Amino acid sequence: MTGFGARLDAALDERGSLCVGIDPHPGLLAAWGLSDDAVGLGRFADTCVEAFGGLAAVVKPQSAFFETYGSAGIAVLERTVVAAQAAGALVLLDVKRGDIGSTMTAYARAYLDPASPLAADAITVSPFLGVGSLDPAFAAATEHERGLFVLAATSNPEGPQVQQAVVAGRSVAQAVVDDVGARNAGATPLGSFGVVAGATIADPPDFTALGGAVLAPGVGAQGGTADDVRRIFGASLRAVVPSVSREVLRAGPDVAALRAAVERLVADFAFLRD
Ligand SMILES: O=c1ccn([C@@H]2O[C@H](COP(=O)(O)O)[C@@H](O)[C@H]2O)c(=O)[nH]1
Repeated sequence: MTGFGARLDAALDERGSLCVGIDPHPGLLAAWGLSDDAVGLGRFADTCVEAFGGLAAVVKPQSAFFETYGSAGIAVLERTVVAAQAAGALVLLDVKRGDIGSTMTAYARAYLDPASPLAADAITVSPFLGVGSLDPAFAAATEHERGLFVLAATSNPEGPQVQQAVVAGRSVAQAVVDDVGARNAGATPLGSFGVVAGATIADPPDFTALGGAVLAPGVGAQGGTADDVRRIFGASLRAVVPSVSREVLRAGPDVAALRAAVERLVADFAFLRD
C-alpha cells in the first residue's frame, strides 16, 4: 500500500476534490422514510455507499450518528467503512479523538490499525491536549499508511474563541498547522497529515508550509460556498478537500438524485485541481 497522502492526492486527481459525509441525522432518517433505529441507520448508510462510494474521493462517516444506536450502530459503522472502501473511496472517519498519550495509543489502535474492525483510511483528531499528545496517532498512521486530520480552525462560530487566541506571536490555529506541517516534512506529493479548517472561517491560518491536505467542512448547510473556499484557501487550493454532508444528503433517498448532487459539487470545485 502507498502512504495516505499519496493515495489522497491520486483520489483527488481521479474523482475530484470532494469529501461527502454520511451524517444520519434523525431528521434525515425521517425525511428518507426510515425508522429512527439501527435498521433505518443501516438502510441510510447503505444508500449513501451505493450512491457515492464509487463517486466521491473521500467518504466521511460521522461516528456520533452511528454511536447513537449503541453496539448495533457501531456494527453498521463497521460495515459502512468496509463497503465504502470496497467501492473505491477513501474513508475518513470523523471521530475527533484526543487524549493523553497512553489513551491516544488505544484510540490509534482502534481506528488506524488494520487489524481493528473499525480501521479507516484516516480519522479526525483534536489537538486540545497539545499536538504532541497525538504522537501515538501520528506514529500509528505512519506505520499503517493511514492519515490524520487535526482540528485547526473549525467551521463553527465558537471556534475562534480558542483557535484565534494568540500565543507567542501566532494564533493557536497557526501553531497547530505549523506543528502538523513539521510532521509532513519531505513528503511528496502530499503528506499524510492534514488539518481541518472550515469553509466559513474569517481569519485563515497560513497553510503554505503544511505539506498536507486541508479538510474544509462547512460548505452548504453551514453557509460556506465555492467562492468562500477560493477566498479562504487562496494560495493552497490544490490541497483543499471541501467537505459536504447535509447539502448532499437532503437530495436522498433517491440514489440518482444523491449522485447528481455529488456530481454538481465536484464540478463546482473542479477549480481546486486546475
Ligand atoms: O470544523 C468542523 C469539523 C467537522 N465538521 C463535521 O463536518 C460535517 C458537516 O456537516 P454539514 O451537514 O455539511 O454541515 C459534520 O459531520 C461535522 O461534525 C464540521 O462541520 N466542522
